[in-house]
Amino acid sequence: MSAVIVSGKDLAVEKRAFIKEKVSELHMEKSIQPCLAVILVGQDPASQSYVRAKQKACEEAGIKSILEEYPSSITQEELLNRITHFNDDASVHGILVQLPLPDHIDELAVIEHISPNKDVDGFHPVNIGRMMIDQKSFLPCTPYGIVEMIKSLDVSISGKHVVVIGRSNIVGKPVGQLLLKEDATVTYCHSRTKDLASITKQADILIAAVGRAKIIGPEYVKDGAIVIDVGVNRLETGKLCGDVDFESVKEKASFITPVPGGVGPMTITMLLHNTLQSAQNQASENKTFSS
Ligand SMILES: Nc1nc2c(c(=O)[nH]1)N[C@@H](CN(C=O)c1ccc(C(=O)N[C@@H](CCC(=O)O)C(=O)O)cc1)CN2
Repeated sequence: MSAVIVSGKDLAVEKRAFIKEKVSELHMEKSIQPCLAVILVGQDPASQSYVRAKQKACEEAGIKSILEEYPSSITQEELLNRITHFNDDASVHGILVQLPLPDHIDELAVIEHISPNKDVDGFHPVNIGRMMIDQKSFLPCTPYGIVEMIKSLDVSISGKHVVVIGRSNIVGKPVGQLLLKEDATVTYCHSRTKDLASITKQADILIAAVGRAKIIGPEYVKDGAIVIDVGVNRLETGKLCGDVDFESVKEKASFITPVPGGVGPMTITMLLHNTLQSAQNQASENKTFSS
């Protein structure tokens, strides 16, 4: 039997409509328009396209967005100064620096410079730390989107064996943590894992965040597993594909996310959600998650 294809695109449409309503309520009731500042460094075509998609999504939801673009020659100090500027601007609720950054810039120093209260990417160590101890925080958008996609299926996460392939700070590590919070049993695999298939075949929910086109074939998947594909790989033909060999794995899985149209649109949706949340935090008496 072929798997149900889980459309992140459809779920994103639904969630973005809800966010748009809440943005409009905030505007009407408190005269606050959520605002996201985006900093893009360099000319990477993929980053440019993700930033364009974020801006379009903001516009459609009624969220204001500000884009600042810099050449890859920008110094770290200049970049930190721009972040200070947005940290100090009360009309800006979210700040995002598109990753990756050029090699001469220390990514962690940049992320740490963003006020945790405006870190709508959820990458700041304060937000990551709060997430680890189940305190309210901005959750990283891709992992958050994945959890929302799984929750949209009529299946319980509690007690399920989740296997995450990949241990990046922005996807692999946090998605395991968020699913642990949902009472899943979580195993992490990575490039040094021995006999990967013997572990991934135990997964009720398999999350592939490897970054290599179609590397996960049916031999890695248990019958009836839920397969979430985080990869966005561009083939020489120009076509996009995930880390999972979709055509063969869909014959084995119960649910599978496509690429494009799966996790990607949910990443941007959760960014809108976090930006709205930040503006709502400012509007309420306790201005931050931590106060
Ligand atoms: N500051 C950040 N940088 C990066 C993040 C992030 O969350 N914050 N994540 C990725 C890139 N990313 C968002 O920035 C992102 C990647 C993919 C998609 C997406 O919608 N993909 C589409 C296909 C798009 C295409 O046609 O190229 C899909 O999967 O359907 C959205 C956002 C690294 N950097």
